[in-house]
Amino acid sequence: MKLLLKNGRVINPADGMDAVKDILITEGKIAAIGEALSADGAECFDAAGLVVAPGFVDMHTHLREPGLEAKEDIVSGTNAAAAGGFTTIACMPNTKPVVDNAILVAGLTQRAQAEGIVNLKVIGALSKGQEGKELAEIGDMILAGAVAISDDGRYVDSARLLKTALEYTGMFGKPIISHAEDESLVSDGYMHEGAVSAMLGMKGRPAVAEDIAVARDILLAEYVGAPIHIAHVSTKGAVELIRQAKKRGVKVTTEVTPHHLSLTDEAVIGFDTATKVNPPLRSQDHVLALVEAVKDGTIDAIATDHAPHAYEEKDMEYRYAPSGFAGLETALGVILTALYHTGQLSLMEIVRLMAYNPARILGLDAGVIRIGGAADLTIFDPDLDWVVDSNKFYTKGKHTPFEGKKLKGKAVATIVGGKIVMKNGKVIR
Ligand SMILES: NC(=O)N[C@@H](CC(=O)O)C(=O)O
Repeated sequence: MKLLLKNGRVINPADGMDAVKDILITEGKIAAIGEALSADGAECFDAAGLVVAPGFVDMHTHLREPGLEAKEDIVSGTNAAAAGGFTTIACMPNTKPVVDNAILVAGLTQRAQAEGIVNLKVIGALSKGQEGKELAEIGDMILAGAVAISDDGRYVDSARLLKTALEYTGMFGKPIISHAEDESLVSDGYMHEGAVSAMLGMKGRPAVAEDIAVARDILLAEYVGAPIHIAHVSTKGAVELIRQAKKRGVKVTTEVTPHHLSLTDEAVIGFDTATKVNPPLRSQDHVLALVEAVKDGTIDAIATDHAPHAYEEKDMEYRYAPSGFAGLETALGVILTALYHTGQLSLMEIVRLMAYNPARILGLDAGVIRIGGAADLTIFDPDLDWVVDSNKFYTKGKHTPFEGKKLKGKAVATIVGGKIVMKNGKVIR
């Protein structure tokens, strides 16, 4: 099996390449990168006018399997990933049961190999049942292939538990991913606390809840000397704390979602439950600070926090609806529209944030285009105009705050291990 990508603009942060090239793929691996390549019997893909990037890595996906398959499963979730241009996703353990032991990590990995259309990496829970009381089998899960440890969806309230967990994960060099919102300040809130929540008469989740949580997490990671990754950072205070910590040499990394970079709490006016998410959509000052932090490198990665729910679960009063919405199929379009077409980020920077850096944080052999490496590639048209229509989503999660929005830029092909798994929006199994 040979595949020849002709005349694509290859953007590869690993070596800074940004040039029109051909790429030859044989037996699932990249065999050559050059000009005017030819190969007998190869299938040809005309990539002229398109960007060829290392396959995107989403380090924060809720795949919902096991146990919550009405929301999503490995087939629908990895289809959505392929449709969005992701070749690798890492799934969060807040499932039913919680992925908190080695058997579940191994089982999920095995099922993903049989049913997944993209590469799937598993994130194990930090505490048993994600209850924040007793440590989960962290070492066993890492030996079974877990790429990170997280109680995502919940904050680890006990500083002592997080300290012990950092001591374990530090020995393996794997990051803890923290959902940083102080529970006591957010437990009865539904949206960002500020002028809009006051106007709507809704209980808020204040930004300071995230700032406090991030400050504690950084101090513990610094004390133990182990890596911590702050999930879906959303406040100006938190990014400033991370910026300062990085200057001191703390092993802290962070990610931001496309929605936190492009929407404000004003989206909640109208009470559309598709805008309900944790952490909540913030006010404009926070959004501007996040964009600045992406530009100056304080924020390392863009991650979707793809959190699909069944339609009927989201179809209720704002306060009762679950938090989270689908993100895999809109992420690239939102980022290109909000940050590339406005002149704030270059394509090289976007590929670094969506492929190279998340792979480095998780320690994956991914996010780079290199001879001999796996042919995991994302081909996208940065100028393609399209309108978000959740009826066309592959995910089961049909709620998105971007419904009906016009976006510019989209993945047009996804290649995993040399196989085209998505072309022109159609997933190929
Ligand atoms: N991000 C979300 O709004 N939802 C997440 C969990 C969570 O982080 O609260 C989910 O699993 O649904």
